[in-house]
Amino acid sequence: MPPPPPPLLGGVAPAPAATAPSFLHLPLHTRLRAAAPRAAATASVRASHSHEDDAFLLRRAADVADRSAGLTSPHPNFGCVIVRPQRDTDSAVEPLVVGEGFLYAEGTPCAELLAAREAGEHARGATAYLNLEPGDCYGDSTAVGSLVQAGITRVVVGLRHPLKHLRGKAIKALRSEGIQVDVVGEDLQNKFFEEALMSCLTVNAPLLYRTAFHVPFSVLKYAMTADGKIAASSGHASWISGKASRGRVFELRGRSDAVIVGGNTVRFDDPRLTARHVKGHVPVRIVLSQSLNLPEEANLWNVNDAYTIVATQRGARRDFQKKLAMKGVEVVEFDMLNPRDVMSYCYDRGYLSVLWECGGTLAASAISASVIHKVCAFVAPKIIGGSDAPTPVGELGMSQMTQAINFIDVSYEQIDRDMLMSGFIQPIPDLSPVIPSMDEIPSVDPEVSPYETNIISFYKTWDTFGAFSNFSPYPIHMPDENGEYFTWPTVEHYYQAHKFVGVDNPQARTIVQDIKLAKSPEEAARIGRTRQKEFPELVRTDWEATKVDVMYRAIKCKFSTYPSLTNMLLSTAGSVLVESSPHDLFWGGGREGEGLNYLGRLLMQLRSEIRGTFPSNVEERDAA
Ligand SMILES: NC(=O)C1=CN([C@@H]2O[C@H](COP(=O)(O)OP(=O)(O)OC[C@H]3O[C@@H](n4cnc5c(N)ncnc54)[C@H](OP(=O)(O)O)[C@@H]3O)[C@@H](O)[C@H]2O)C=CC1
Ligand SMILES: Nc1c(N[C@@H]2O[C@H](COP(=O)(O)O)[C@@H](O)[C@H]2O)[nH]c(=O)[nH]c1=O
Repeated sequence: MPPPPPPLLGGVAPAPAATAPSFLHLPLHTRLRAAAPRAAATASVRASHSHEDDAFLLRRAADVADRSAGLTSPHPNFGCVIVRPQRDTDSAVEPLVVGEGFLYAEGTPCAELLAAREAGEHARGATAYLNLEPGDCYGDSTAVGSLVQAGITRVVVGLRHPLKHLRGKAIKALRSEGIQVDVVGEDLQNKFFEEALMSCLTVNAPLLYRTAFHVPFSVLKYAMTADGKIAASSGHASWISGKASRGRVFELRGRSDAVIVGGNTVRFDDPRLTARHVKGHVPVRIVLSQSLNLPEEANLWNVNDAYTIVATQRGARRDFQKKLAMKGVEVVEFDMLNPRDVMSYCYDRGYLSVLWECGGTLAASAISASVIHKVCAFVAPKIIGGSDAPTPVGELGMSQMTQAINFIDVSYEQIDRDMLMSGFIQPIPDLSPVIPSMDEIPSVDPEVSPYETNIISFYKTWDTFGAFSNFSPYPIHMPDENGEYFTWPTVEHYYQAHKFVGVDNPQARTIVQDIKLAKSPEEAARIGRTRQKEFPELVRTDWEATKVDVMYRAIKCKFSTYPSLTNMLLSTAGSVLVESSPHDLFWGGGREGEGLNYLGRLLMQLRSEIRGTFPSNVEERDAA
């Protein structure tokens, strides 16, 4: 059971029930974990909202936002929940929802305005929870204005807006009005927010994928028997899954901008691909056919049901193309018909999300082209057998089980007699700060955004930008422990040795010597790290305070010594540089962006300094 929502204030009409259940977006672990600790938390006395309440209410905002999934395109799904603390009979302070709203569709009032209207006077001094930073633009500041006018004093934001030109804008505007804005991952960091953030990410997954990959969010959906067949050997497939599952498919269609099938599916199934039985959004139907050897009469050619596009190879059956056009079907020719180009085309048409309902042949092509992000597999408790019976995904060229694509955030749901297994095969591109944060920007590189999607990662020296690694073989001529110039084989040698430089202890001096003579940067790092652990008393006392400066000096020397490196660094202008070390969470960006990425920051800072967009002089820099 999901946790009960906080009560709505008496007299305030509850928001309409969700038209589509949000479980489709919530991975199993999210739902299960959220259920347990809630009761205990509400019993405790809190003067202000606890992290747990914040996280819970943010998830609620994401759920509210999900009510219009499929309808808001090309806009994201926005939800707003306004909450104020209320003292209950035991004098415990409980959060009370006083208003909720979501963007219903393009051109309708924004979530913040609706929630503020519902809350009325109760909004004064209250907190607003937003799954996504408002996207006020082109002189329209309704969202921010509604919160300000309503008297909201605190706003909790799940995600910054993924679009670059809007990112941070509303947050800044709210802050400039004196409103406290807490952004998850920046101002709010706590394990409770992991799930809330996931809800905020999933509800707007289409926009996030679209923004990051320049293709619409693509879900591959299929129904298969327990023995893994999507049709009998004859090609007959009606029906594998039960009625309830097929009803769910209508919902999935209703959340999508387009539904795609291959030519064979049209020939075998004569599908309709409509979101019938679900009121609301009707997706465009797209057929991919190279041969254009398609039936003269087909349900898909009835454009009264829904719009149909046939994507084909340039020059294919022009006579048939004309016949389709006469029926109102749009034919789009591609020089080379393939899933990626079709997805780029759909991107250009503004689609946010696409549902692939094709057979295994096209599904394999789409997976190979990396355009599928999520899979929804309906499994029916049936066996059809048949060695020639089609399976959901054709040839992917994999021969070892270790090559298998693992689902991320898998969820399982029983639908009548069937089971729906879903999971992502490409992680949701999380636009959490890739360091530096907004406030740090002026002191790192004013030319990059903290949420830049254009990221250049480097780690191993053989990577394209591997020369940025401190292990890369670029000797630097820098003073040693005696102040005499020494040729350090790598930046790593210099950096590790400086942990012990200046320490008045013979053992520390020996360590410095050992590092200077280390045969490789790996060895230098090993000596430096192990000695630091074994003999913390030998590490200079100011190390934590000076290590960033030490590193900066070393990389500055490295890049100014080698013009090819300077050029390489300058060629990355505008991109965020991330040392993608999964282990080093200070210098590296971590496995999932959890690291501080200080090496990346320093490189960006150096780049900015070389480009003249950043003061090289420390005093000048501090004054900036
Ligand atoms: N249970 C289920 O969920 C589903 C079952 N099915 C069943 O699957 C069977 C059909 O499967 P399948 O043959 O794999 O059909 P597909 O839907 O995968 O269609 C394959 C066709 O797609 C077209 N195509 C265009 N571009 C490409 C490309 N780059 N790569 C691959 N194909 C491309 C070609 O059409 P053309 O030949 O016209 O050029 C090709 O023959 C049927 O029996 C159907 O009933 C189908 C969908 C879902
Ligand atoms: N056979 C099969 C599915 N097949 C998919 O549904 C399409 C038919 O859609 P429509 O004509 O709108 O009902 C068909 O072409 C294929 O893409 N789907 C399922 O959920 N369960 C099933 O058992």
